[in-house]
Amino acid sequence: MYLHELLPLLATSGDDGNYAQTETSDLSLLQAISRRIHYGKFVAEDREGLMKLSTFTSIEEAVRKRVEKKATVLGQEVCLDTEDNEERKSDPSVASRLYKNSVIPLTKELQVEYLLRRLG
Ligand SMILES: C=C(O[C@@H]1C=C(C(=O)O)C=C[C@H]1O)C(=O)O
Repeated sequence: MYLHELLPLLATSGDDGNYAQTETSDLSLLQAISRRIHYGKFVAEDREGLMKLSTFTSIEEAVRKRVEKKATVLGQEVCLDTEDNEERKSDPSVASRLYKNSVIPLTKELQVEYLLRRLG
């Protein structure tokens, strides 16, 4: 990136013999670029920031609704001799609450921990 992309933007090609000066400039530029790139680590260390980036409220809402609907359908009692299938094996809102209070928050927590370990 430095040699083929950045340098041609900053210098004209050729040999002016100033090798020591060139080397010093290269070094300080590369160090500045490296510092700038590593600032990303501080962003990644911010647990709260990562948690915000991992949160899509509208998708979470849709996931919870889908879970509730699935639990409603799959929780129906199936009876051959009666029309009445309103009776439930379990309360569908329990599954949805489980997702809201545990499954989704834990999914995000795990994701943040994973990113902190990968980037740290
Ligand atoms: C962590 C993620 O996203 C968050 C977690 C979701 C979930 O657990 O269903 C849904 C939406 C996001 O707020 C992900 O998609 O991996």
